[in-house]
Amino acid sequence: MSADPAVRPSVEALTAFLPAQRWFAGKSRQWEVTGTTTVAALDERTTLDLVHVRYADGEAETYQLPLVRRDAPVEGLAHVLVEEVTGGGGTTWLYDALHDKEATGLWTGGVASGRREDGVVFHRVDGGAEVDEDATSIVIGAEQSNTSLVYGGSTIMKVFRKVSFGLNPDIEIHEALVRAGSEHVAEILGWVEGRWTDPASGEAGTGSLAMLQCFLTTATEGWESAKASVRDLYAEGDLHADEVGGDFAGEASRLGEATAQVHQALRETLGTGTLDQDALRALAQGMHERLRRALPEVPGLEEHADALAAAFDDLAALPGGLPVQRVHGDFHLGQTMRTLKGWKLLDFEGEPARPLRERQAMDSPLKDVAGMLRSFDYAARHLLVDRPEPHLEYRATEWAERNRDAFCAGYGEAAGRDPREDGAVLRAFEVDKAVYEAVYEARNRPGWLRIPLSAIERLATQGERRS
Ligand SMILES: Nc1ncnc2c1ncn2[C@@H]1O[C@H](COP(=O)(O)OP(=O)(O)O)[C@@H](O)[C@H]1O
Ligand SMILES: O=P(O)(O)O[C@H]1O[C@H](CO)[C@@H](O[C@H]2O[C@H](CO)[C@@H](O)[C@H](O)[C@H]2O)[C@H](O)[C@H]1O
Repeated sequence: MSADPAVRPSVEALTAFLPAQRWFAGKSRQWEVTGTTTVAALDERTTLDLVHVRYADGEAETYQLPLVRRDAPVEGLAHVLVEEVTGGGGTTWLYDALHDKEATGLWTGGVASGRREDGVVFHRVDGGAEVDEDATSIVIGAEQSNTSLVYGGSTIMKVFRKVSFGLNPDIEIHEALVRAGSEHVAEILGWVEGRWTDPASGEAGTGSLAMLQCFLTTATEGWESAKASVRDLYAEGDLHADEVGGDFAGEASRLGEATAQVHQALRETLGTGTLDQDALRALAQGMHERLRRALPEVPGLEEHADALAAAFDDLAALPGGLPVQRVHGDFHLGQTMRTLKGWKLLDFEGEPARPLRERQAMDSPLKDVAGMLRSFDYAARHLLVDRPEPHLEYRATEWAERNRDAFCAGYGEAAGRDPREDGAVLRAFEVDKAVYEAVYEARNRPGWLRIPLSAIERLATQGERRS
């Protein structure tokens, strides 16, 4: 028999399915599924669905889970089986549709034809490259906040998992940078927008569901290249970071330069602003608030809380006039790719845990610089997570400092001002990021928690020494 589009997953099945997904951010919290919404049917067996979740503290979130209905089990999809539903004279196997190669052409086909109907619009960027509708997809990036599919090596589609009303900044910023002719992002081909009603607020609106881009060939992720460099250093017991073949400092400097150029293009296309004294205090207050909320979630933060808070007070006390603009918002080595044509920046969505309103706001470009500085620290130390070795900890610090310096120098050359000249601002953003990371790791990768925690200890001690 053919699959029945009316077959929907039960709350029990979704409650079991969500925590097994990397993209579900609620794993470490108390939560319940409050309902589902079908945004649109893409064909007789494939639907765009949303799952609504409420946390014990009252916060609500919506996750996208497109579903495909099959009338027999599909080989290779057991890991994304949402439910096997029996009733009405047959059994339907409900899968996460993004993993079903027979279903995913509906998204590329939709963008290619500019499909529009009740509940969903597939936007195509004018004058953009062709979308290959016949290419089959594979899902990449198991360790990500969203789900990305590569179609035949030419197109990549990112399906946003946590969705909210409004245009996702990843789409907005890519579109603006491509229009401005920036060399440092992949071309955007189109996006998918849905309309739904939020059961928690009763509000109806539209929100971004997916984005299609050209796939960057000949590209290596910045995180992978940095890790290779660190492995090289660890393997050479007697050599320093500047003496090993895999030295990364040249690349770190070029990445700094590319970042400054992207910031410049964002200023030119999406404007600038200035935070006055009150706004600066509000910025610092947000950092205090995030620290306060992190304390009960991350044991080990409390003992440094005062020293960390002092970094936010220093920011609040600066004479007013902090320049702001649209920024990346969650910048780290995993958001960069080195291609034959230089560095490309990816994923302008901002920190997935922050509300969309905050992620759309202007911020200091030093927030991105601080994010990348934290990432050099992660790259240097992640190999030591399972086997702390004091002599390698020393090498890790050396590698991180060398590449942090090179990044800042490259950025400074292109921007005309070295970020290290704005030490108090940079430090406040670095502390704020490390606190964010501590919460992120506690929720998603508890084994990695010691990376941000050891940075927090260092940042707190440096602060105490200065006062
Ligand atoms: N245009 C692209 N070309 C090639 N690979 C890409 C492209 N965009 C993203 N990727 C790859 O997909 C991964 C996930 O993309 P990203 O936008 O960072 O998603 P997420 O929000 O889930 O972290 C990246 O780390 C990168 O390896
Ligand atoms: O890439 P995402 O938008 O999913 O960002 C989230 O996940 C990142 C991890 O994949 C996380 O980044 C942290 O870990 C990285 C190494 O895996 C490291 O390079 C980053 O510096 C560190 O912040 C990111 O914070 C989170 O928002």
